[in-house]
This record gives sequence, C-alpha cells and structure tokens, in this order.
Amino acid sequence: MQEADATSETGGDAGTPMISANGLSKFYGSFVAARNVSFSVPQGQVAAFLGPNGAGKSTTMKMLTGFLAPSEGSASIGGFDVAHHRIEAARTLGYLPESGPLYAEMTPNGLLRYAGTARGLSGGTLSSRLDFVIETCSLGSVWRKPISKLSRGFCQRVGMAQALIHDPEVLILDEPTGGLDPNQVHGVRDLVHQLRETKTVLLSTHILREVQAMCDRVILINKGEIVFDGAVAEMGTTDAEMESRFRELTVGEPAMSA
Ligand SMILES: Nc1ncnc2c1ncn2[C@@H]1O[C@H](COP(=O)(O)OP(=O)(O)OP(=O)(O)O)[C@@H](O)[C@H]1O
Repeated sequence: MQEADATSETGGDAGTPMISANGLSKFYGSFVAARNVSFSVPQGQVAAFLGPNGAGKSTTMKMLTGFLAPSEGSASIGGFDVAHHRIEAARTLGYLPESGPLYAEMTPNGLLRYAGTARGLSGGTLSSRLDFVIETCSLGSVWRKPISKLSRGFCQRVGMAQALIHDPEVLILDEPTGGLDPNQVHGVRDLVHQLRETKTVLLSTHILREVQAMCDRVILINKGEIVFDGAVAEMGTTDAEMESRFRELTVGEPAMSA
C-alpha cells in the first residue's frame, strides 16, 4: 500500500500529490467513522474510492475537501492544507457532495452564475464556463427551473456543473453517477475520460463496472479503514473478479459464482 506524503503548508510544486489524506480519523463519540486514513493521489490519476454502505467514503471525502473537521490527521489539495490554506485549496478543488447542490430555490442558471462569480469568474470567462457546463452536463432543458423541482438525476448534473464551473485541477466526486439514467452514466464516463488529460480525480461509486471503465486505481475502505490500495487490475480484470475481491476484503468471503 502506498504511504501518504507529509502535508505541505505552502502549496504544490512538481511531484506534489494533488490529493493527500494524512492519518485522517473521524470519531462520533465512541463510533469510528474513519480511522487513520492515508493515501495520496498524484497529478493526472483517476482513483476510485470504494466501500460498502457506511464504510466512511463520504466522511473521508468531506474531510479531504475541508467540509468536515477531522478528529485526527490532516488533508491537502494541490499541496495546500485544507484547514490552514482553505482559500488556495478551495480554488484548486471541485467537489460534488453526496447531498447534491444547496440552494434548492435557485435555478441552475442562478446557482451556477453565483458559484462562478464567487469563484472569481466574470464577463466572457464566466459566460464561456457557463456554456461549457450547460453543454457538458446537458442542463439546457432545465436551465431556468427551480432546482427543488428537478429530478434526482438533473440535481446530480447541477452538482457536477457546480464542481466544474471554475475549471479546477482536482475533482472529488461523491457518487457522480448516482441517480443518473444509462445515457447520463455514459456521459459521465466520457466526461471523466475527457477530464483525465488535465485533472486529478477521486470518485466514489458502488458500480464496479464504472471503476473498470473510468479509473486507474482503487482505494477500498471498510469500517472506516483502508483495506486495499492498488491498480484496478490488481483488484480484478473482470467485473466478477472485482466483485469477488470486494466481498473478500469487506465481508471476508468471495462472491458465490452465478
Ligand atoms: N454526524 C454523524 N454522526 C454519527 N455518525 C455519523 C455521522 N455522519 C456519518 N456517520 C456514520 O459514519 C459512517 C460512515 O458514513 P459515510 O456516509 O461516510 O459512509 P459511506 O461509505 O459514504 O456510505 P454510503 O455508501 O452509504 O454513502 C456511517 O455509519 C454513518 O452512519
């Protein structure tokens, strides 16, 4: 397993991991949601964050993005510690939370303009980024509808657009294909393929086929602890092999063959 690098407080240079979890733990009373989670994702890598329901994926992603304070440990994005260099880390990061976009009374148009402006975009740059996310996330048909009236799949697309609006170097995507129809799942796969040329991505999913299709690496968490970190091929070269290994690592037994 790969060791996490020490947290930088001064920002990245060549070779700096773009996403770094350094001994992250989250305790709720005596309950352990995450324990000593360490990994780093180098520039240009697409890493899948897998684990059963309740394993600690969202908790870890929230700590990585600075949305949740860890009980122990630290996180950095683009070499910037998310607690001490919040603004620089946020500038480098696009985050799709599991809960979808906030401000449900706004329209995608209003929300994404607001999000773009808050990220420092204006004028022609803001317009061209809005055009990009409308096209990439297929938002044209709902652009002026309140988010509260959108289906889960469309809410997910608005969340994805919000993560992409400022063209960040790092994307942390909590179940980016959750709630999407098969055409949109295909669209997200194409998008991740397109993004991988210039970005670093950590995404969570329950769909092992997506991991094969989109990712270079698997980080698997179970009961709050990392139990596997390696290349996708090390976990399995077919869906069945991956499923079997997933079961072995999370419940201690391989999947029954069909
Ligand atoms: N605020 C909280 N207080 C107490 N327990 C919490 C809190 N937030 C999360 N948990 C618990 O921490 C554990 C990890 O939750 P988390 O949402 O990180 O799991 P997950 O791997 O993202 O799951 P899923 O795949 O179902 O989305 C769960 O048992 C959850 O109930």
